[in-house]
Amino acid sequence: MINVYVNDETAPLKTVILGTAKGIGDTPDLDDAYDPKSKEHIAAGTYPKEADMVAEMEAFAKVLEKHNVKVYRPEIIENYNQIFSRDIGFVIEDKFIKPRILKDRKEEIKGIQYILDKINPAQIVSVPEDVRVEGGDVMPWNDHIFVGYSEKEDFEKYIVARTNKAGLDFLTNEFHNKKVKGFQLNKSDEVAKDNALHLDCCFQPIGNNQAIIYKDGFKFEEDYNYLKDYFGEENLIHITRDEMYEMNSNVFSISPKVIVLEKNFTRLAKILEEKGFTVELVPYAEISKMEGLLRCSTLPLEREK
Ligand SMILES: NC(=O)NCCC[C@H](N)C(=O)O
Repeated sequence: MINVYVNDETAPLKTVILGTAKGIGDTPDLDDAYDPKSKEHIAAGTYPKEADMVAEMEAFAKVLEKHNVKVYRPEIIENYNQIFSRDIGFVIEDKFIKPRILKDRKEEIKGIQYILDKINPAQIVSVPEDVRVEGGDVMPWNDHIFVGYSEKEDFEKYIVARTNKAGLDFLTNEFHNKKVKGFQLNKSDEVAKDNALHLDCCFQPIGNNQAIIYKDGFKFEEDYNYLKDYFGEENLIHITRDEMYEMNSNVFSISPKVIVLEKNFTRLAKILEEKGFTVELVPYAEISKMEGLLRCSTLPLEREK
């Protein structure tokens, strides 16, 4: 059996699913892309190659294993993108939530079914039919669950809007003991620098009481202010529009002290080291071309209580 428990973003990690680039196949057609950064790279002829992405993910897996994390990988589905495991399921407290996600990605769950079969079925919750929610939008943080979502108008307008109001309501009803706080995000299907695809593309708590944040990822200033008041201005690390585009908020915490960064995030690495974090660097620039990074490609199953 696999134990599941996650109550925050940073407690020492015991078990994780890390996606896979194996079998991803050739560059997709422009019409089949579902985020603006992938579209940009398909159009420019710079879409990443399978072998390069596999190498990047192996480097990440090695770092996780070095820190004694048990790493599960999905079973390979040929010609399918299975890199971003984060979005296809998530754990809050001792529940594994099976969400409804973008239809272009609905096969991905089959790759991790063999892992789900090892979890106590009483701890697996499937969401109701009208709910749409992806794990990149969901962050348990102690007494809170932070959720990126879109109200009806944006949800119906954008392919990059992945969590709806019903998703937010579902989490509110399911976790009565938590304050479930929704944030609407700025979306664009065409301009990656104007698009916060998921909450973890513009915000992420780190350490015990700090967070990385891109203010303009939030549709409403009051939502940004909520987080500023919650964490305290001095505990926020602000990133620029270009750093958001390079996915600087999508780092990954192995513990409150140890954090994995893309190797080109030099400004962020320096800030974190000065704050006393141990920074692990991995090459992930090719994967970044698909508008996802380190947090996006992990699905933590168990963190320490
Ligand atoms: N949590 C995340 O932000 N996941 C990244 C998913 C990227 C993928 N290209 C998508 O559009 O679904």
